[in-house]
Amino acid sequence: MFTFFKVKKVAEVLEEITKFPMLPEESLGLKEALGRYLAKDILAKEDLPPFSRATMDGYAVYARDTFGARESEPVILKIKGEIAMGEVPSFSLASGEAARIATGGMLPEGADAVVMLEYTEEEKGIIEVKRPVAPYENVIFKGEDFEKGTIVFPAGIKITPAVIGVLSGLGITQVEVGQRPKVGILSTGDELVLPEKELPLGKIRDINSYTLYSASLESGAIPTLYGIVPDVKEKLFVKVEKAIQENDVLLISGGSSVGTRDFTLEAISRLPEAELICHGVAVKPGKPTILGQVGSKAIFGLPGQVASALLIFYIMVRPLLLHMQGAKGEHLFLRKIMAYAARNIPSTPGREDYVRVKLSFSEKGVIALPILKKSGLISSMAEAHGFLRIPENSEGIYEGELAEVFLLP
Ligand SMILES: Nc1nc2c(c(=O)[nH]1)N[C@H]1C(S)=C(S)[C@@H](COP(=O)(O)OP(=O)(O)OC[C@H]3O[C@@H](n4cnc5c(N)ncnc54)[C@H](O)[C@@H]3O)O[C@H]1N2
Ligand code: MOO
Repeated sequence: MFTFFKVKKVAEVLEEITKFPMLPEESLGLKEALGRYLAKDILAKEDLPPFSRATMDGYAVYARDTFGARESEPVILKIKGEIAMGEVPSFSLASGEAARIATGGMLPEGADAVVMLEYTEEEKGIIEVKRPVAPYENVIFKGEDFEKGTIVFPAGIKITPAVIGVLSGLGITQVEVGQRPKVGILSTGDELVLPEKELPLGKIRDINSYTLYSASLESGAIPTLYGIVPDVKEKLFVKVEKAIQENDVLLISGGSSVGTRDFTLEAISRLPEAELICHGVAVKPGKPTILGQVGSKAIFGLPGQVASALLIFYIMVRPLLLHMQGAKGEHLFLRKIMAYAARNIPSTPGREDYVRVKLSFSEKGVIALPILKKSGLISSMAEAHGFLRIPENSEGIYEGELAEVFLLP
């Protein structure tokens, strides 16, 4: 009897995924580092900002001097001088004194706040201050972003434009990141034709190659298409053998189930040193998912159904690709929110369900509306904002109940 013989839970597969070795590091300049994952902790070698700075145009003052100042009863301060941008002040302030300062200027010693220009009047070497300022008002402090000697970012985080901003602010211009995994993608099935070809009746156009290619790119990998392989055992094996040599990860869609023309499992098993991690996952959709390991490389047999293939990509393949690049912890997974189910969603205990949902907002909070379409319909993924997870031991989610929703990137 044909059956799935090594069924694992999603959590078990994800645990196996984090055992794959990470790819070697490479050193990149800031302009090339966007979207990559830090391979090492980043330490601040200096304070950011390096000195206390004004955040408003006005006058640097000693805040206590301004207490009680009012429009009708302004406080009078003597102007000590002007602070030039980009220069260290050549004087310090004593009580009763003020200094002209522009946004970003360096606070002189003795000053602990800035009065905005609008609340002052200057005349013959003095200013009238018409509103009090609290200590530290309109100032950002030396080291307020990051203090010298502290860890700015731990290894494993994603480099975003803001992270690049921090690094440039700290004078860190080269970063160590994990290399991008190479991903080979091939589709199997006698019924498939390339999208650009004529479509004879009985055939369908290849969708999975392109969803998996673009999702791999979006996950920071370097994908290569290996085309369509017909349901011929030997042809599949030859293609698989070549593709796994040339890549870190191979994605084969279709033929992962238990039909007489489903050869993916055999093709993986025939590879020298191949180990089967799972054949079948307790998940819906996507039960016919295979994961094999060949040395440090991974081969996924993904379900042929177009929505299932892409969904399993996001749940299992993406975490592997990110892990290989050096991502850690929550950075491996899609961002998660809690949302209220818009209707009852039944489920079968013993497997996790990932229900494609559309999100909307109500007074109550975020509402998740299940998309009740079959997994052979790609429109169900194109419409989805995310996946609502129904845990393994649950018989479903009631309308109005809160559930986890993973957001699509
Ligand atoms: N007896 C059983 N039959 C099936 C089971 C099962 O547990 N027992 N599982 C079903 C589920 S769930 C899925 S999903 C499919 C997956 O099977 P395969 O991975 O072997 O995929 P195929 O049979 O090759 O294809 C399924 C479906 O998807 C279409 N397809 C395949 N590749 C592409 C592509 N690149 N682009 C667009 N469409 C594609 C294919 O034409 C089929 O319609 O098995 C069920 N059967
Ligand atoms: O669970 Mo299959 O993966 O229906 O589509």
